[in-house]
Amino acid sequence: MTKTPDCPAKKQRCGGCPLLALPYEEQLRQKQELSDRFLAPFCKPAPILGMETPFHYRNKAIATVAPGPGGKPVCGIYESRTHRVVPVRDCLLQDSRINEVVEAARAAAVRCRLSAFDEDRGTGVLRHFVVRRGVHTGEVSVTVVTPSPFFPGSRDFVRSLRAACPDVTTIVQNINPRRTSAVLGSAEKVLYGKGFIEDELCGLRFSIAARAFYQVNPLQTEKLYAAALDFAGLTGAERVIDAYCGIGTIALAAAGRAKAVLGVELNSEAVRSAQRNARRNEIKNADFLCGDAGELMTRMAEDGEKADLVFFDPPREGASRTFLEALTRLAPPKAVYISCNPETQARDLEYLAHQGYAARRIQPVDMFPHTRHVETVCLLVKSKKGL
Ligand SMILES: C[S@@+](CC[C@H](N)C(=O)[O-])C[C@H]1O[C@@H](n2cnc3c(N)ncnc32)[C@H](O)[C@@H]1O
Repeated sequence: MTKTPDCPAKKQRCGGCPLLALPYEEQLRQKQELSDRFLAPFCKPAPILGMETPFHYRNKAIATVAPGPGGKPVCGIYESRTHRVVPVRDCLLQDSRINEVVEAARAAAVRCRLSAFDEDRGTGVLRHFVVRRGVHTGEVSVTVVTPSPFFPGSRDFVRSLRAACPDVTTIVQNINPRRTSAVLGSAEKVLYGKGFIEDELCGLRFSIAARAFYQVNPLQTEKLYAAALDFAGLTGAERVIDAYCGIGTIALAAAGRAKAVLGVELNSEAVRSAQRNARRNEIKNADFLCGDAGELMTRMAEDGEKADLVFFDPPREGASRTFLEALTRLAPPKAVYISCNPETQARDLEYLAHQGYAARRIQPVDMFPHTRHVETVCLLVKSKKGL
């Protein structure tokens, strides 16, 4: 049985890992049950793929900065369902080096006399530190979220943080004036380095822009993608679409087994990363387009274009109705649906079942130990009568 180390923030009710008190085997049992409850009506899910050592797996931390004792900034995670920041130093989910970099960023802020953003008064400079680490390259990016472009002392902060952590290869200021739960705003300024870090996944090299989506658990991501590629059963002759493609990880992992791959993604920065990643890995048969996946695929269907297989990996809300309609119009013989929410996946599978797509295999993967979330991959095959 996996022994759970003691969490230093446990007593302060940090909302980061609600299942930590449960033995890991019990967590897996509950996630299997959750996957079965929503997805078994379509196809019985295979046994969930868990982690051998389910700690320190996260390659990304979002540390909220708040005024602490004496007005000095503290860094932590919101208490469950509140806006109270629980100071967290040695998070059991985050990569240990990330924990050190968050603390170093906080210490640099104190040295540079930077103030934490006060939510009630709307004053102060630092809202969040978002820290990402490429586990294979060791490169670290720090994104400093501020409520306005005003960042006095930013040069001192960069110098101080770089002196403490030479592995921080890029520092970005992100400006988020909105009073919502969204961490990042849309404007950005690179304060140091290239504005992105690199990492390796599935034997390929990826550059990851500060605002682009990148799976947070690299070990389990390789298992997830292996299941998706296994389900796809590509032979080298197929035209493949990777919808909701992020920085192109699935598309590029599939490119060597397909004739051509097309990635579609809404976030323009992620699309630029995906294009850079194709060049970086000398992959010539991959193309990436920026736009709404549903709208782009609708246009493809109207133009009479064809796809042999569509991977789709939408956000938690699931695929849009426009996307599902476009998929059924494009009518690929197979699709592979990757989801982080079995409830919305079940809703979409129900719709697709009526359009002639049967779920043939489902693989749950535990991407987020100690949280309630589960990821599932589903193979869909179009029945002959629906063609
Ligand atoms: C769960 S992530 C998956 C990314 C990628 N497949 C991966 O494994 O890293 C979902 C992605 O969908 C993108 N997205 C959200 N809405 C979209 C839309 N309507 N059309 C295209 N992409 C969208 C997000 O920006 C994000 O990159």
